Amino acid sequence: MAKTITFTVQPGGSLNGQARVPGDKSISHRSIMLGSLADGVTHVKGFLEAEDALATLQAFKDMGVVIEGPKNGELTIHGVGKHGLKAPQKPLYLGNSGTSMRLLSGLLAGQAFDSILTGDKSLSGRPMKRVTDPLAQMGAVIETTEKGTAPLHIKGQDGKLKGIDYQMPMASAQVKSCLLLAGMYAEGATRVTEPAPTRDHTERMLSGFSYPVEKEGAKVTITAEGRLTAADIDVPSDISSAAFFLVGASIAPGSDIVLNHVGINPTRTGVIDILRLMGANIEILNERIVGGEPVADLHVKSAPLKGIDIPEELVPLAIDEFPVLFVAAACAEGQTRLTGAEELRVKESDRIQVMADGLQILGVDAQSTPDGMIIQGGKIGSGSVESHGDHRIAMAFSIAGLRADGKIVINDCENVNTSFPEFIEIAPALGLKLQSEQG
Ligand SMILES: O=C(O)C1=C[C@@H](OP(=O)(O)O)[C@@H](O)[C@H](O)C1
Ligand SMILES: C=C(OP(=O)(O)O)C(=O)O
Repeated sequence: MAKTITFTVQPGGSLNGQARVPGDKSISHRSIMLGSLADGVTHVKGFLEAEDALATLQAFKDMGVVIEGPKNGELTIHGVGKHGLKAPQKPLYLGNSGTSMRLLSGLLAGQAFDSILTGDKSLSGRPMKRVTDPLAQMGAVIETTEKGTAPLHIKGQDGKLKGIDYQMPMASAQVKSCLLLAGMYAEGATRVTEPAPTRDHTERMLSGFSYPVEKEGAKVTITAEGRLTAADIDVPSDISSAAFFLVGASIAPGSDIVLNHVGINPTRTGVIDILRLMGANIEILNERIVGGEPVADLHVKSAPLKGIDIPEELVPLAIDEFPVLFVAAACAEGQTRLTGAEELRVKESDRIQVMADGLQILGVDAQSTPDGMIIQGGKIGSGSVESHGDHRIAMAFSIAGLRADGKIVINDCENVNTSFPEFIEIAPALGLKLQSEQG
């Protein structure tokens, strides 16, 4: 039997002190992928030692890449070059990680070998046609289930992919990155245009590895004419993990925290913009560039929040932060309305429905809509809520405890280990009255 983890949060308290949350998940995945395909040895610092990033790491080990570590967030990747991966002897198991599966599908489509990508129950239910359709246009041969889900059976099309000009129907960094990685093996140019800006870590890291990639407005272009040269990577702290404490310190009276070394890439800072529009007191200190990514220390003090209509252009820039932003909205004065966020329904869980259900159990007036949520701020009660195995839901409801009027129990929290295993230590150290129990 798989172990289950239950979180219990006693009400009240405030957050105080300093913390450095673990490394950025998106950048950690990409460091393994590009480091493995590079010529030479790549050293990575600040790597996220959590299940999702470790699934990517294991997949590349399964394709013959020698990777030392991780030890204290440090890795040494002995790159095998763009054409140096070996056929895996078994299906590549990617656990809960959408990023691993979608990026790998592009990377593996043009290899000289076949591969199979599998995942857990949640990942096996997530839509993959968004990558397999455009990849098929490039000449990729990938079989999915009838529903367009994993397992993905990829027949490597060595030398046979062709570049396409693709207008993405949704704002997705995973789709964009998948096609750019496939484009490294395609004849002619691969051009991807996004409907709204999404995280650009792939583009930045390709440039950091001296691989030519051109950006012109919303369009990114890549060709097979290039090679990756090993480069050292310093992974900043994950703003998506920091977000729990940005909200926690904002809503809990008497809070005053500093979060160190947080990645503030402008394609990721929607959570800061949204919280500031709600009245949060967040200062960005010591801005600097680390390994091609902007980094800063974030100083947050509690402040009264007010409800807002969340500007739709901020949605892709805060896409993983909505579970905890809904908690901020529940503590704000007045109504908060989110629209244009239907992508939340196809994450590790249906994050609109699951948050609406849980907030209602806690006595909050939260109404789901097809593409968002309407929340009337007020009191948070107590009760037992389900995280549906979704790490961000589990951590968001934990933060709600800071303003609840009774105990909150959160079931099914083991997947916090996919992105932020240290949450159960860092959150109590800052002042959250959280206990984790294994059953
Ligand atoms: O490219 C990435 O690293 C990610 C992109 C986003 O997904 P979508 O591309 O599906 O929006 C995000 O939700 C995910 O956590 C990580
Ligand atoms: C959506 C997420 O990740 P992925 O798509 O990689 O599973 C997330 O971490 O919130």
